[in-house]
Amino acid sequence: MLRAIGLMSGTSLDGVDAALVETDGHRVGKRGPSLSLPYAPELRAGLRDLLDRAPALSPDAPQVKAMERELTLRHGEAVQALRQKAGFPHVDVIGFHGQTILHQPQAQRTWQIGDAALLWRETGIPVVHDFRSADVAAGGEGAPLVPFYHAALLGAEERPVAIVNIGGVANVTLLDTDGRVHACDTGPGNALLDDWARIHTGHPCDIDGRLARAGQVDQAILRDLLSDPFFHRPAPKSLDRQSFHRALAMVSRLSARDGAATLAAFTVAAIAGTPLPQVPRAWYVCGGGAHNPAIMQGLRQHLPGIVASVAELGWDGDALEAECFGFLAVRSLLGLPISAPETTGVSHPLTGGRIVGAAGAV
Ligand SMILES: Nc1ncnc2c1ncn2[C@@H]1O[C@H](COP(=O)(O)OP(=O)(O)OP(=O)(O)O)[C@@H](O)[C@H]1O
Ligand SMILES: CC(=O)N[C@H]1[C@@H]2OC[C@@H](O2)[C@@H](O)[C@@H]1O[C@H](C)C(=O)O
Repeated sequence: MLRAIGLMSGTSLDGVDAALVETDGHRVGKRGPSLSLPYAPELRAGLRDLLDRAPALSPDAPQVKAMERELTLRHGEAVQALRQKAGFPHVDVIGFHGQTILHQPQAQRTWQIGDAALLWRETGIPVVHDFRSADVAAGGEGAPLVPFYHAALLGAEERPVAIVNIGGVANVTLLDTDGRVHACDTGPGNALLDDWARIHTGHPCDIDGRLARAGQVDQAILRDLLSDPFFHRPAPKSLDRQSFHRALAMVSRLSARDGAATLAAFTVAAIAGTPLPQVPRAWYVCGGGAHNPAIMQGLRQHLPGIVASVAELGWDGDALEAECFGFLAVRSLLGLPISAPETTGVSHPLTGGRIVGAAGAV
């Protein structure tokens, strides 16, 4: 088995998650420890500004370069902190997702910022990065990439079973009765609710779903939101963080509570309405949305079968994506597929990622 550090900076823009994972690219051995380093408000604001302006930016723009450097140095700090926490074990490879600032697979564009060569120099560990480009270049969605990791962890659990990841955007993996993996993004996760909470409370999220749980869902607006063509497209499909940004304008005339309730209901209804080839007997939830009782209550009301946190499976739902990119880095080193027709719509199973720092590869 190889030992990898996975690094994920998700669409919530809240910080970088780092996790150790041991794997041969097929089976997963020891997992953890893990940690999260939050971003300072200025870094968050800088990333948010980049997200808004990404379509018009060149990768060489000074603003991009400066932000990329700052982001990468924060990732380097996460690696050092994690190595210290783990007692400085040997690490074979880092899986460096970077920060998605643009995702337009139809235009064959997906853009994760992060300076892999700088991270290699900072840490001395080979770095695999740019996980999504090969899939998008081959006609795939470039996301979600986490399904192969879910499938590797699930093993012989009862099927069909679903894993729902609620980050800034939400996605679902279904492992069917034949052991086949299906996946897609489902719709918004926490990003809209975070933006709404920041406007109305100044906090970065609707802490413990307090606003949403106190409000009433506006059913007319919810129906309107769910009429978006995305929800009528078959899977696989993926989203940009900003894909449903207009939802904020649509709820703007509502009170803070009702707006939050409506946005939380939007996340839940999008998940519940996702067409899957089989009906899961259980839905295990991970990502930050699992900490929001308004979302969890909604899922329990609207999904058939068991709804529980992935903690029930013994998984760490906050470290899962970081672990995943450690796992995918090892698969990339071994030339193994990281996406497939049923996960991203790419025409054949495909490897991905580029390595910096291995002999002869810089
Ligand atoms: N106690 C809480 N109450 C409400 N929401 C919470 C709580 N804790 C976390 N969250 C939500 O979780 C979000 C972070 O989720 P997560 O770390 O999974 O995002 P991410 O890594 O950016 O995800 P992705 O890459 O999948 O989009 C926060 O922005 C917030 O919305
Ligand atoms: C383009 C991009 O960064 N997408 C993220 C985002 O956050 C959740 C969802 O949208 C998912 O598609 C993906 O991340 C996870 C880790 C994935 O690729 O599986």
